[in-house]
Amino acid sequence: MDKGYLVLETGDIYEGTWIGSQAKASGELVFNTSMTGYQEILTDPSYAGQIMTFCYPLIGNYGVNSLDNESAALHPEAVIISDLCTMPSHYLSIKGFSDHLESEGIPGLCGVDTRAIVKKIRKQGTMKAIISKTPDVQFDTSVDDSASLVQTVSTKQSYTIENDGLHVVLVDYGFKKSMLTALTNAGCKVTVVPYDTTYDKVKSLNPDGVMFSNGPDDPVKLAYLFKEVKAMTEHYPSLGICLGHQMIALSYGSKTDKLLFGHRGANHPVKEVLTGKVWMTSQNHSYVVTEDSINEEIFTVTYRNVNDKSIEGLKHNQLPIETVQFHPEAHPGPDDTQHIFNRFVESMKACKGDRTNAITY
Ligand SMILES: NC(=O)CC[C@H](N)C(=O)O
Repeated sequence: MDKGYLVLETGDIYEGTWIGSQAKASGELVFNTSMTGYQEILTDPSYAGQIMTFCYPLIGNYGVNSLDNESAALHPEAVIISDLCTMPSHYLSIKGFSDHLESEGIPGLCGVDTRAIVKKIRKQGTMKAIISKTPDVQFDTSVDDSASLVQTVSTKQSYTIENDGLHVVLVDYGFKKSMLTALTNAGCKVTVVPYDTTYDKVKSLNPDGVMFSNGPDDPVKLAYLFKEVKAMTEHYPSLGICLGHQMIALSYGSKTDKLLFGHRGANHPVKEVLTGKVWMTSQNHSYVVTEDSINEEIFTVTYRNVNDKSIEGLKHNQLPIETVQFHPEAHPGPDDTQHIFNRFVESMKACKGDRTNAITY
């Protein structure tokens, strides 16, 4: 097998063995600490534009199955792993990891010193990187990346999943299938709409509530949508998850900042401020809502990350709006916070007919 190189913006070079598709790739180098769930991670649209370094040393051991995809495509630009398992063993496995990368057009490197890469990123932050068959590469500084990658992963057309229960509009910034499943399992009819859908359009759909999904990239690139997001949340019970949380906070005047290396993993503890309970959560984000930008007359902080104390959730003080930075839909990771979807459903039920009955968390 060919050799390949991961070249960092800092000039550091890591050697490995080439796997998957043959094309050179570039992206923002990040890492994920989950011990399992590589298939869900690769199909999470929030990873668009990134090169994923898996911290867990053995990848591919249970193969790839037909059930665990979080979307129809693989989203990272490339993957970096330590040991590749070439003899997967699982009764549901239909493909090996490397074949999967190849058939989906994603290149990767295995046999790489991933611990060294993670130590580097933890110190110097996430950064641009290239994987290539030669170590002599040039970073293209002329690329215009002002347009959000949300445009590339969001649906182009609205569509509806029929059900007997409450009607939820899901604003698709690149949603994970498990979010949709959480709603349909609760009996909801769901209309998935493109990321740039206006309040007027949502109103014409007459929903009981609006959910704002996860998605890639810097939320500030979507500043032209804040007015619409705010209008939707002012009129319907709303739940924002990850990018959705950031979009709602920004639309009410809060600010976001980029973490040095982000939170990506399946065991991030968050503390619920009201009860003092600690929940284990699945996380995948670079950006956080900043502490001093919260207007306490509008929002209350509901959850905080136990490790770095960053804001992990907000509730509006008057309206039925809840937002979480972590992933209650899990996949990969624990589903300990699934009750957040139930709370959203309860709040929609309470609002039906009379918004003054709205439950706020
Ligand atoms: N999973 C997400 O929705 C991520 C949100 C945003 N792209 C971030 O990195 O912070």
